[in-house]
Amino acid sequence: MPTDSILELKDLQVFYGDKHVVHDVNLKFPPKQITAIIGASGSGKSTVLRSLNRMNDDLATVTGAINFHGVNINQPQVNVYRVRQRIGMVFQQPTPFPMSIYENVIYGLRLAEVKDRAVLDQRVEESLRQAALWDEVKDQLKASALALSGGQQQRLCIARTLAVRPEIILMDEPTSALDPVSTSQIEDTLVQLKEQFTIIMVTHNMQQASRSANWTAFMHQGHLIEFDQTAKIFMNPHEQQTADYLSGKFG
Ligand SMILES: Nc1ncnc2c1ncn2[C@@H]1O[C@H](COP(=O)(O)OP(=O)(O)OP(=O)(O)O)[C@@H](O)[C@H]1O
Repeated sequence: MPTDSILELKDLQVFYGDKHVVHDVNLKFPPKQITAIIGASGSGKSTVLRSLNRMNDDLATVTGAINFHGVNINQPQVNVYRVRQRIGMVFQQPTPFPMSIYENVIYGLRLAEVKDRAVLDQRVEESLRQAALWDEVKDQLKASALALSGGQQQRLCIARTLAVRPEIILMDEPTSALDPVSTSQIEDTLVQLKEQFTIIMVTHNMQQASRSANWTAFMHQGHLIEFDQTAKIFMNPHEQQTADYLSGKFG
């Protein structure tokens, strides 16, 4: 386990109705690192990820503590909107809104009623640069985001998430809908982003986990089987189930 953590799960359990899908997960996510969550389909990866910024509130019952800087955000009185500003999410399919590139990036700032044009302009440039998209779109900020390629749209969605200056970015298979070139651009972007942000990513792509992630969590049938530095998980896992999954024996 890492010594330092920005987010810590204590006895996390998730139920869809009476179906118990995540069992007793205890995990510490280290700050300014990339953590990958891997495991077979249906093992509960996305359910855990969505719980981290309370996106399961309407779908599931989530018990246990989700301590963000030591404060349990899995409590009814916590402001979910603020949680999602600080813990943002990028989805599997790029989800640009049918509006300009500029308006897409500042969408969250508009919701927060930021109106100062200089602040908005500055945040657009900063976020697009961080998402490694600025050079490609700086002369067409008023053009429709829907005209961008899939890989550019996904980087735009990353920029939109970054614009509200979150501390943690959750990513649910962020490259599974993309071609290899776009995938490698996003992976390069992630490595840059971890200088400033904590990234927690669900991925089915084992090369992606081993290339990009500092830490890897392996889940199986709703249980966290093993969590360790990525090199250790891939080269010398402690648990037989981890070794079997990585060698393709199941999943
Ligand atoms: N909205 C839902 N209602 C009921 N059951 C759900 C819901 N979402 C997921 N499940 C179930 O919860 C379990 C875990 O699903 P989850 O999507 O978290 O797994 P996953 O590891 O992310 O899978 P995948 O890799 O296929 O995306 C599965 O049995 C799934 O069928």
